[in-house]
Amino acid sequence: MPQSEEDLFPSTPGKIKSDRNHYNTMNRTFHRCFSSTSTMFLWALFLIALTASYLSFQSFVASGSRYLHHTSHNSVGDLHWEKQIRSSAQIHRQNGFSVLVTGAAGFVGSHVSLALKKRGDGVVGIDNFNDYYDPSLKKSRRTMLESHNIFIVKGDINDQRLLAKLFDIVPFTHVMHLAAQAGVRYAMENPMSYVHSNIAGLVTLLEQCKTSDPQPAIVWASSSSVYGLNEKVPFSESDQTDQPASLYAATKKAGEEITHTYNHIYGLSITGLRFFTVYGPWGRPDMAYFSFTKNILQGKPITVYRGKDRTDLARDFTYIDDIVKGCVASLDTAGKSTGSGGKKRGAAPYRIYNLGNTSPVTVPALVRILEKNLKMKAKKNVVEMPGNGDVPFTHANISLAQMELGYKPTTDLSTGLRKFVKWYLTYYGYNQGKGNSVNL
Ligand SMILES: O=C(O)[C@H]1O[C@H](OP(=O)(O)OP(=O)(O)OC[C@H]2O[C@@H](n3ccc(=O)[nH]c3=O)[C@H](O)[C@@H]2O)[C@H](O)[C@@H](O)[C@@H]1O
Repeated sequence: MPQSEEDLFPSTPGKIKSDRNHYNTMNRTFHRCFSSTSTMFLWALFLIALTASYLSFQSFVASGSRYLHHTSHNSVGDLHWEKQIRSSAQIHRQNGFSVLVTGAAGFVGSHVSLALKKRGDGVVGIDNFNDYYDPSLKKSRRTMLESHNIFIVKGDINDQRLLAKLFDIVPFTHVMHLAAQAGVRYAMENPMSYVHSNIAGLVTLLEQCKTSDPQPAIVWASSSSVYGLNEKVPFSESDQTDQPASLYAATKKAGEEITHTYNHIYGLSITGLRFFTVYGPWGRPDMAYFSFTKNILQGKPITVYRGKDRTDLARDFTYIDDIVKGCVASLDTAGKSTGSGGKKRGAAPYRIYNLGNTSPVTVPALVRILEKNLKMKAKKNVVEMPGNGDVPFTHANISLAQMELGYKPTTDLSTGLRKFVKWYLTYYGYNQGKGNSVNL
């Protein structure tokens, strides 16, 4: 047992002091040493504390600036920003929903947001306003939505902290997930943008939804392109969908599988909607009917693809108002998610529906309708369909959606294109001049 200080503090590890003098010398040395060590220790502590407070200050500034970055439109994260979100999310009908609409400045997103708002649901949008096509069209859609008190947060669905913040502010009952990298042929030019939005973005969103309490029910946009090289017509939900013809289609198919796992593991209520070539006012400029209209008006040639053996390509073009009805009906019939905080409590619905028109029209017929409406002749370049991800035709069987959602498309292509052309001319003018005075 150690008896004295001497025994307790050997000056050198492993060495035992033998005489008193030596002990005194050692003791002084020790005290000098100890006092300088303790000073150093205190200094070290001080420096650590200083570094820690500097780092935490930095991260505070970083996190603050993340949500307080100033855009021309709003200061993300500040009190005014939160107020706009809360006001936009306010429900004005009995048993109404609070819906987060992703891709709200997009074509389908803006229409669905408006329909929900008009019937009294709370709607908050999120959109990254990327430049896949002219962002000024997205901004005009935003302006139109703002006039109906719908607020769109500028941000990416890959921003996990932003999503968490939104769910903190609003306990969303539903998510209408329409943000995506669209377009079949562009996937060859920019494949990673599809992975970013349609895979990574989807997973980020699902991760947020799974941990939310309450968990929202999710309705999201899949695509008719998942049928790929399927030849059985019309396309039914039970048909094989394991032969996608484009990366775009593959990411949408992957989305169906990914959402299935979140349904299975976490009890998220999922409804996937396979949209068939949606068109209409406020549409997407990258789509054929839109770019054809622009070129015809400008006297520029259009390229019409043709399939093997000179067969015309055909699409089951579906008018936007019909799609909106299908989206809203999907939200209305979506069962609840069963989990919370990342824990499943029971089985939740997993549904997939075709939302098409059930009457395919060939691309040359589409051009003829446009010519009639524009009272101008198109300069056509007919070329063989390049191997760029296109499929020769699409044709939806909608009986499942009819039975379970009450979905019933009512607009044929002639009527729908007439409405589109009317909007186009009001918005852009005959000479492509920009007009912003259009209301939906
Ligand atoms: O239904 C769907 O799932 C998909 O519908 C459209 O894809 P797509 O049907 O290819 O629509 P368009 O790009 O408007 O093409 C329509 C038809 O016009 C043809 N086309 C397109 C462009 C062109 O310059 N010439 C031409 O003949 C295409 O080959 C196709 O047959 C959308 O762009 C996709 O985002 C969506 O997921």
